[in-house]
Amino acid sequence: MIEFESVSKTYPGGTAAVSEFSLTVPSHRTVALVGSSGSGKTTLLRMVNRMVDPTSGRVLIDDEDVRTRNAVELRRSIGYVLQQGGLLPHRTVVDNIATVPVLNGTPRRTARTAALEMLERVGLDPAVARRYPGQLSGGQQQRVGVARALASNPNILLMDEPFGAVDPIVRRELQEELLRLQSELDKTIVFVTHDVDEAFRLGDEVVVLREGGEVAQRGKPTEILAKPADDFVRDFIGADRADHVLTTVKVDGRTIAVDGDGRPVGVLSP
Ligand SMILES: Nc1ncnc2c1ncn2[C@@H]1O[C@H](COP(=O)(O)OP(=O)(O)OP(=O)(O)O)[C@@H](O)[C@H]1O
Repeated sequence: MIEFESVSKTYPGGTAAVSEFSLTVPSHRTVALVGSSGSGKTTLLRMVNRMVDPTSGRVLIDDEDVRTRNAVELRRSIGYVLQQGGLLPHRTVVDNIATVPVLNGTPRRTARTAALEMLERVGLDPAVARRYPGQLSGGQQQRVGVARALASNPNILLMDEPFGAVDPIVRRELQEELLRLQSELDKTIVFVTHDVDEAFRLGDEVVVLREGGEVAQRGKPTEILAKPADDFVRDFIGADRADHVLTTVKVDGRTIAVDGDGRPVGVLSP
């Protein structure tokens, strides 16, 4: 369990990125932080692994203040996936994945064998193991980024816009893959995105942030869609957008969902 206890962060230049933010992320759940650029999402995420220390307030992992932990050890015990994969360009895929386990003391050979298994687990052909990150597609790089974050078997996975740099089709595939992995691995995930559809698809709970890291609304995706807290949330989630308002029509005995422009989006199961 991760707890943000009334955390604030003011950067040296004077920017108040986050103020008095509190949130509990239950174990084995995915919480998506969603908000526009500059709403403090990355700052909050980095407080968990101490890449950023709050100006005030505390972050606890399983009741322990992260500030009492050694920052390097803490970071190695938490999986972290970045938008650009954050892979080391001069190391092969297998060595990228094995890096943290080796730093944690796993023998290199064992770490490499485990890395190959992890590659398969994230849906990659082990044949890519010997390639360098620059020889992979964007989607493959992101899969390697996920494999690397999972390699030391962390309880917590922090994901910062991990699928932001790939095209919509690959993005959808990666989202499905993450849902599948999560159903097997049961991690505690904090997922940062500015894409509300992604947040709704992946988050057990979604936190909508406005500027200054202020919570506009939190809840299950269905709750937020059903009852946006205010105009900001309504605008942000696009609840008024034609393509989000669905109606149904009957065609040949089946119920078809159509969007506000009359385009079919799916069939309702009987
Ligand atoms: N190291 C820093 N020094 C000074 N200001 C910073 C620093 N990091 C972030 N900020 C500022 O804090 C605010 C929040 O930034 P943060 O990166 O947390 O937002 P974000 O919601 O993740 O944005 P994005 O979606 O663009 O990544 C912004 O105004 C940003 O300019």
